[in-house]
Formats: sequence, structure tokens, C-alpha cells
Amino acid sequence: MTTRKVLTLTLVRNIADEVLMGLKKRGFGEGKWNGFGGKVEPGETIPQAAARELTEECGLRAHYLTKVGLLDFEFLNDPVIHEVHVFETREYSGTVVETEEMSPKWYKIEDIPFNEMWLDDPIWFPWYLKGGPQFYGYFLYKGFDTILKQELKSTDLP
Ligand SMILES: Nc1nc(SCCc2ccccc2)c2[nH]cnc2n1
Repeated sequence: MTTRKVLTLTLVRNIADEVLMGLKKRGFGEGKWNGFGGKVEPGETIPQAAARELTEECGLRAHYLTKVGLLDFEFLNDPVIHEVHVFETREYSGTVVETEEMSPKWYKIEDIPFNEMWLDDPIWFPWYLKGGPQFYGYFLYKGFDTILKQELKSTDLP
């Protein structure tokens, strides 16, 4: 019997078309560069959680969020499916700060450190970078270094 853990992932783009990535300093995905995100708390909507996590993890306040994709991650022999709602913001305020969770850094698209990111990221990131269409991805992991099964398709997100 599988259960779903609803998570958010927000990518920040600046006017120079760079992407803000954070080096995860602890917890799930520690040591990997990623967007900003985490759990959805009771009583908050998914976009509210995405905006909160962004501010908590790098100090920026998103003025709006655009849904770019939905990713389901399953891990062999683990009943919890990670349902990751992926957003982008291009309009935000505040200044980028290092936090306990993340060391942020702006990356030119050609320099995105895929070899220091989750194994699935090079597969779906290009859909995000080319500006759509919205995507649905499913990845079945064995441990953290092997993808046994994957699916990626365009979709219309609610
Ligand atoms: N890019 C990416 N992100 C995640 S988890 C993102 C959501 C999250 C969860 C917990 C703490 C912070 C952020 C992944 N999982 C499996 N592949 C993956 N790729």
C-alpha cells in the first residue's frame, strides 16, 4: 500500500536567464544542487508551501509562481511516493542569502551542475529550460544511484 508525500520544488530564473540553485547542506538530498522546496504543511496550499520554502531556504519572496511540472518519485521497497510539484518564479523580491539548508548560487544554463544533482534532473530539466510544455515525470529509483524505470510526457497541470 503506497502513500504519497506531497513536496514542492521551485526554480528561480533571473533577467540574465540564470537559474538559482542551492547546495543542500543537510537532510534529504544533502550534497546535491537543487531548486528550493520541501514538505507541504497541513493547512497550506501547494503554491503557499512552495513560496514559504523558497523564502526559508534562500531569502527570496516570489511574487508569483508558474507551474512547470509534476514529478513522481518511487523508491524500490519504499511505500512512500514523493509527489513533487515543480514551479518557476521570474518575479521576486529580497536578497539571496545562505541558510542552514542551502548554499545558493546563480548558474548560467550551460553551467548547471547536473553531475552534482539528482540522477533524473538531466532528463526533465531540459523541458523546464525550454519553457514547456508542462511535464509529468515518473522515476522508479533503486537506491539513489539507479533509475529502473522512467516516464516523461507533456501534460496540462490543474
Ligand atoms: N530535483 C529533484 N528533487 C528531488 S526532491 C525535491 C523536493 C524536495 C524534497 C525534500 C527536500 C527538499 C526538496 C528529487 N527526488 C528525486 N529526484 C529528485 N530530483
